[in-house]
Amino acid sequence: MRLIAEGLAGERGGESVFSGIELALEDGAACVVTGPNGSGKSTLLRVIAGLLPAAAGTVRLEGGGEAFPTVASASHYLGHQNAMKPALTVAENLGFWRDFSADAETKSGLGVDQALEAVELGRIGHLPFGYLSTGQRRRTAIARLLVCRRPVWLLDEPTAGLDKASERRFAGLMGEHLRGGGIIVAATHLPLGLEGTVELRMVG
Ligand SMILES: Nc1ncnc2c1ncn2[C@@H]1O[C@H](COP(=O)(O)OP(=O)(O)OP(=O)(O)O)[C@@H](O)[C@H]1O
Repeated sequence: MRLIAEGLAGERGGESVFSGIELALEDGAACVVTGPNGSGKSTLLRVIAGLLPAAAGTVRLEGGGEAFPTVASASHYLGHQNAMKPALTVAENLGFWRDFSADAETKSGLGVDQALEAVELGRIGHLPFGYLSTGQRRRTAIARLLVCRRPVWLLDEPTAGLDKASERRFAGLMGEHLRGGGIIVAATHLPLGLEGTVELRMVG
């Protein structure tokens, strides 16, 4: 599988934010997007995910087969927001995402309980998401990546609010994803604890 961006440009409110982005990421590759506030890291991830149209250029996935014909179908997008309903329990939220996203055998990921164990939240699956601390909320959002198999992880500041132990655990989960042939594009101001990453520096 290859995630390829060619001559990619993004704009916001009619203003150019970036242009001329070239990327070619194979199975097991990770790209860390860095740069100052407002330089376009989030915009780039949203363009790759298909949530914003590209102002120019293309982004495509090669080798995704029938299961993952497009970048959008192959991607998990973890934005600044955690995409959970505060009144539902942690387990109900993840159950929703599992049912919603894992629509075929090839895409099914971990069960909800296993995913919660993987982020060490096994004991609080019964709590409403709205009761959780900032770091626990982020860990729940990370567990969403595990309940449905998608080869491309697009991560926007994924470790914001995590303590050191959670950062290490998440680095382990990202490492497993890459070893399994996944691809990661992550915007971050913080080291992610991954080795052998490509850096894409946005200039602003
Ligand atoms: N809806 C919008 N309308 C107009 N301008 C916008 C809109 N959303 C974002 N912008 C602008 O686009 C630029 C890029 O924003 P973006 O969020 O992609 O930056 P970033 O590199 O992710 O920043 P940070 O490090 O602060 O998260 C900024 O100048 C921002 O003000």
